[in-house]
Amino acid sequence: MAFVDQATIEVKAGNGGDGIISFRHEKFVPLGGPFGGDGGKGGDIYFVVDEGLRTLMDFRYNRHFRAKHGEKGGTKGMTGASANDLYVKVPAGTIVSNAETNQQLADLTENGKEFMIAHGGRGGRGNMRFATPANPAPEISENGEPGQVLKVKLELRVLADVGLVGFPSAGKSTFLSVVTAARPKIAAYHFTTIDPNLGMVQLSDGRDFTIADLPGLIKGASKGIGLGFEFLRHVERTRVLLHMVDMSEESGLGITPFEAYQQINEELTTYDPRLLDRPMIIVATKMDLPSSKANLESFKQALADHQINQPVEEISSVAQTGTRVLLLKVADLLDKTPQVSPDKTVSDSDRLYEFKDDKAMDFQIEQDGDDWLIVSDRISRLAKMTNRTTEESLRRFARQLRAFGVDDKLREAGAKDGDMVYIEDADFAFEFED
Ligand SMILES: Nc1nc2c(ncn2[C@@H]2O[C@H](COP(=O)(O)OP(=O)(O)OP(=O)(O)O)[C@@H](O)[C@H]2O)c(=O)[nH]1
Repeated sequence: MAFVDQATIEVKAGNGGDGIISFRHEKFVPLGGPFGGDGGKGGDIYFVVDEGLRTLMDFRYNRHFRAKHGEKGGTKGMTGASANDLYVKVPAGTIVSNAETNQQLADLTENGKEFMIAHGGRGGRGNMRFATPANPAPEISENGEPGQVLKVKLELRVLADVGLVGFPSAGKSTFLSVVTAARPKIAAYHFTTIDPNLGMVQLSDGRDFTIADLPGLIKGASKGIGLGFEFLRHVERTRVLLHMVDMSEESGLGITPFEAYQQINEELTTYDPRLLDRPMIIVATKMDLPSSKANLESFKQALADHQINQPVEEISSVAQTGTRVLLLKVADLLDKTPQVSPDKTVSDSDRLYEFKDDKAMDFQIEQDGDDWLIVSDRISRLAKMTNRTTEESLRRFARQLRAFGVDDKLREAGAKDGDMVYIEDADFAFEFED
């Protein structure tokens, strides 16, 4: 049984700053040397694991993350300032994948772990860097490299902090719906769940925790019969157990509340004796019903007779009494109970995958009458990095295209002088000249 929380977000790393064209202005020197500095680097975007987070709920409102751009270069050869990197907090256990290809990129489990999800662009070079003996005063500079843009899917197997155990009809799901619906902000939040019985409780003091109704506990569960086994695996990972015991006579179980309590404990022990060491609060349910008071007295007596001194809380989900006190006690208990580490069988260590940056030079050419379209990530990036305000920079770009074989390929495909050539995704066009 896994509760899966999901969010799809967009990350945009910062663009590099533009390099600039500038020349030395010295008295009595008619044409000084090139003096334009490089642009600064754009900010990278990182995910960082923060164990204080428990869900992906924050990503409901906040779906766009963008790092700042690098600053453009200055005169006197000054490099522009690089932008700060952006850190996006994610809960432990977050699995990151590319939302378009579904390729898994990272599985982040360890607190404090950082993972770069989008690279900021490098700064464009200023004209100082293009000076050569043959061309000592170039009017060439580069724009900053665009930062990576990526749609990212985040997935989290939400572990319940608190598990509800008890006989069928003990009042588990009613309790869960009452305490998690009490705050509309929370009720509106739906986990994408395989099993929907997970709720988030948020107290007015800011503390929050997840509660799972763990249904399906049946006799023989510990031997792997039916749903029970899955259920118990989940129980293993909850930090606090609430043992719900129906105190009314309407339960129709034909056994006393104490016997019901013992049976559930036996099931838990058979599965794993350590489960009984888990902090547990006994919750006497349905206390609004007439016979409940007397039954509770006998129940408490039976506990005393067996030297069991677990705390007992009385609630009625229907009358909504005792529930708030119970939640506060649960929160206190959670504060004192260490986090159960994420399921080690799922991932022993963080698996990090290289983000594949498509630097391949290959390109496609598409024809539409006298118009041609060049489709290539690499070429559109180069076009974006070309300073279009000077002839010389444009000529440099033309040389780069030729070096890639773009001219040859266009000619082979039948392009004629005067045809228009467009570069996809770069807002750039030029006339073909053979
Ligand atoms: N009077 C009264 N009835 C309650 C209360 N809580 C639950 N019930 C009733 O008890 C019955 C069983 O409650 P559920 O919440 O479905 O019990 P459950 O433990 O989730 O049961 P399973 O889903 O079978 O595991 C329902 O008819 C509820 O309306 C309560 O506080 N007072």
